[in-house]
Amino acid sequence: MRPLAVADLNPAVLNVQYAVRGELAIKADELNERLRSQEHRDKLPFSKVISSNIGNPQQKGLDQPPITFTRQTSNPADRASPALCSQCHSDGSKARDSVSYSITEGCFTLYARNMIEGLVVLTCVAALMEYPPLIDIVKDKWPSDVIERAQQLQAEIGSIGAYSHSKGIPLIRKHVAQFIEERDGFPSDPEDIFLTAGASAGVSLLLNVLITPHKTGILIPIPQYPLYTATLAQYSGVPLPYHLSETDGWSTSLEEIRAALTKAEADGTGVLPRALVVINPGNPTGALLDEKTMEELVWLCEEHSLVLLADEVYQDNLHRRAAHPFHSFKQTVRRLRSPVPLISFHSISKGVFGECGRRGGYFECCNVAPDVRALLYKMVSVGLCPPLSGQIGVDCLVRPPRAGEPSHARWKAETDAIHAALAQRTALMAARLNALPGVSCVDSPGALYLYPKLELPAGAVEAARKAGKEADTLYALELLEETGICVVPGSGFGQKEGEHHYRLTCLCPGVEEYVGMLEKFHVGFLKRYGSSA
Ligand SMILES: Cc1ncc(COP(=O)(O)O)c(C=O)c1O
Repeated sequence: MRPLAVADLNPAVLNVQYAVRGELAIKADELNERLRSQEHRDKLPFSKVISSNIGNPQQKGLDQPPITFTRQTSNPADRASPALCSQCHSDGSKARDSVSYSITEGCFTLYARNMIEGLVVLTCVAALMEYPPLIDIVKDKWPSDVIERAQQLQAEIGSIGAYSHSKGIPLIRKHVAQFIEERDGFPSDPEDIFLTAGASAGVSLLLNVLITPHKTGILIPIPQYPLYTATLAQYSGVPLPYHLSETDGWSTSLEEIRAALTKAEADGTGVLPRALVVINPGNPTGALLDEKTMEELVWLCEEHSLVLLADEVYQDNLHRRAAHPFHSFKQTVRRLRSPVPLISFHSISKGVFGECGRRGGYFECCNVAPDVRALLYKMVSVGLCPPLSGQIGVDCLVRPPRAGEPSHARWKAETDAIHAALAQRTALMAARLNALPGVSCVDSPGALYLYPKLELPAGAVEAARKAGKEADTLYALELLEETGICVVPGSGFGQKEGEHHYRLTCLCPGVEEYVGMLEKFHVGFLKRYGSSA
């Protein structure tokens, strides 16, 4: 039999590039592996890899804890002293060591209880859904709103081991609609909500259904989050790039989008523009759209019959919220009474939630005809349903504890602390990067990243060319090898010809030390490649 070869595969797959998990991340994995062995560890100039390449807040090595309301992370400081067995008066730990059956049942139950209350990390709404009998054990100890929430979801869902409705659990979709109504001040219909395995699954579905066998053009910002270019490559859509303006804080310019449309028409390739992707707040730029630009974008979509795909996964990541509040495209479309078809995406992976691994998100359809919506439903039903744990995550995202509820004070303290840490790190990193020779960095109001621009010496550009790499890839690789800091080169997000950037996250703890390493590396890199800057 002939072995399966790459040539046998869908050629579109070969064109898919996803820099966030690309060459740099693979190299970082290798280095992590080497750090595990004493022999190799001694030969490396750093003791740990700092994962600044991906917005994955709860990743090992970063310090963002899960929100207690969702997960009830056990904090050793909060741990009550273990209860004692009524029969033998021990803490039940005999049960752990015993291989005989002589331990009392009370002791065994207590051991399990003390383990659960004191040691096991993943509990709360999510955990009560995983293991409903836990409710009886914790009901007098955990906040009553957590217990009530879990009971309500249990009554609706039953076992989380069962498939749900393909669009997601109806009650959770209702809660999403309520959240949107409250956020925007306009009605939202649960039937327009589709729960997804993260925003990625929703984006992928929409691009899949929008791209027809004729040449379908999708307007995407540059720089962009590479989910878009990767998915367009997968489904053979045509990216129509429009450049964001770095000198104007990465703003979105209508002229750039019009120019991209004109170019698509002038190319004479028959590409039909079908949709406009807007990432707001932006990734990798962190820029936030103002309401006037949002209105203009909606009118532009009207004028060119474009579907508006609004990626709003960073809506809760705004560092100066009083000065820069978030406005959704749903609100703009409704306020303008626009007929533009709009799909907006949200996720539990970002914000202060950071539950990336749980895979939860949703999209809302607005001005989407019932027969189109029915087709979307047909397509999601092929995948049966999004993960139940992700759906429960979405419920916690859209229904955080309210003021006056028992979990509210703690939830507020935790989420405030995460916002403050992100704001502080972002400001500090932007200031220090801007002070470096040959670096300019927009101090973003939102998202989880900075996207500094590099003026690289000609020597570095030449060395990269010889190595068959982009110059910012060379920079990022040397940064990783010298310091253990993993960032993503700008070439993965798109940039103007001859420009160089990299994206780093603002999630890494020990920011002073980390930025110090970046600075030292940068100065050394310039020297190495012949810049006197
Ligand atoms: C702009 C943007 N959209 C979508 C996603 C995907 O998020 P999810 O984890 O919900 O699939 C990301 C992840 O980083 C992102 O940055």
